[in-house]
Amino acid sequence: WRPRSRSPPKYPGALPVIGHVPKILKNLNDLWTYFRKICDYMVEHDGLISLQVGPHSIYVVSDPDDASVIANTCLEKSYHYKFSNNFVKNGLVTSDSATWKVHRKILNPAFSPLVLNTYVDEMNVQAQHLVSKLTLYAEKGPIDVKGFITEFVLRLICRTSLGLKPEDQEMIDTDYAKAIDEISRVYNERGFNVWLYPSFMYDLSALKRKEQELITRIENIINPVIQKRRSDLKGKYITNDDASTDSVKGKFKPLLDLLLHLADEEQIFSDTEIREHLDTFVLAANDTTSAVLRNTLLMLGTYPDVQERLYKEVKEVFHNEDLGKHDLTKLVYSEAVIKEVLRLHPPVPFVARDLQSDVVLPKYTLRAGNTCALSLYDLNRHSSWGPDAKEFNPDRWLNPDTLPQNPYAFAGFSIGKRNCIGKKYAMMTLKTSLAHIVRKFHISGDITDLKWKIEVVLKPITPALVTLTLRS
Ligand code: HEM
Repeated sequence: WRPRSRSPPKYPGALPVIGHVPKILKNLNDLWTYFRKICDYMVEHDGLISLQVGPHSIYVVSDPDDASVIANTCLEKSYHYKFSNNFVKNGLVTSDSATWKVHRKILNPAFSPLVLNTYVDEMNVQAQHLVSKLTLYAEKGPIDVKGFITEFVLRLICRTSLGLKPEDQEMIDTDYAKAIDEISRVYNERGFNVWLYPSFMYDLSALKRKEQELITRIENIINPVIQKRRSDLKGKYITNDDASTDSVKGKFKPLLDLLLHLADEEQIFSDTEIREHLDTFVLAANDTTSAVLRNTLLMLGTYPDVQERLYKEVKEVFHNEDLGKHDLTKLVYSEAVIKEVLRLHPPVPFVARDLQSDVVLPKYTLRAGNTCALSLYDLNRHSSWGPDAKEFNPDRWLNPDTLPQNPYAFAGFSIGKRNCIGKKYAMMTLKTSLAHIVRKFHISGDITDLKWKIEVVLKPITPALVTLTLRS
């Protein structure tokens, strides 16, 4: 007869006042295994539980219906995202919800299919470069593909964002790419070192000095690039309407042109914001796209029959030196394979929101002032995917009847309003590179050999070893 509590169940083991803090600290060395235990408990309890960190609750959600409400109503990112405020404050990933609403609307057209199609030639160029590098290691036993793939993704995103001449490009491919890689490690390190959460502790640390040094280095590279492009363009900017008109082979208009147009003609972005958006795109594209390409190669090694089917499709579609934009749409099975890899191994397993007001869900009420983590990893394995939810089955993507009714159950690119703006760009990059690689090599490898650790993205702690054999 007592009214049922509207608070979600609490994960066992919380101590009075401090809650789960001691458990989290004890498991810092292997947080991924600890988080898996928490999430397994969550799945057994209708996909919503809470953790207690001092006076603060962290709700963890994997029910697609609840997650869709949270993802569309709570647009403020959690405290952790603010760690990178010195660097990319108003970039889309980290910006506060008011800034985000304005900027996202302005930037959406830069990721329309018409604009993205102009990048296909550059995607081919970079995929060929990757294949030629990998060829040097073919027939030579297992290699760790991580470095090759990261270089490919960074070169491509830097080129399509900045659009430099080849002679200036070298500095971006090396110095800038390296600094971006290093600064993402700084934020990972702070994110998983609770002692460095309070600003006064962080400000005294060597990590803060390193962050400052990297920010200065990146600004010194990017700011002159922005200024040079501005003077080269001399007012001839790209606009949202004509973004797609220039589709001469090999030519494309980089994102920077659109940002400069918005800054100079429409006074929308400051120079700092232009840099923050560019750096955000590179940061957000790098680890994620690299992880999916690496995982896909390993999955193809683990499932040779899937690899042969994919190879057959590539052979049927891919006749010339380059893939055309129409060829990409014909790679239907390849797309199914990539989505299935992304479903089972999402590089970003959690995203987190700050609850600015109470969220009333059918069963529970989440209280304002707390944090909500959406477990993208568990959404992707939700029971609505069917009894084979945890199995690798690309065929499920070929028949809409075998997909969950709730589209929010596929969360590889996050869900709701703050989902990934670069998802089409990423899919095109992945399809192009995969087709080039599979056309050239037979791949052996085993994803089940990998051990994982969680940073902002899920990373293997063991090398991602792949053996490449040249196809005749
Ligand atoms: C397979 C590759 C990718 C995956 C798995 C991925 C995944 C995600 C996820 C999970 C989020 C939500 C992050 C959060 O809320 O914390 C996100 C947001 C974002 N991604 Fe991606 N991403 C990929 C590629 C890219 C690429 C290539 C770009 C840029 C060209 C990009 C740019 C962004 C941006 C700017 C956001 C913030 C969007 C917003 O809040 O409006 N991503 N991505």
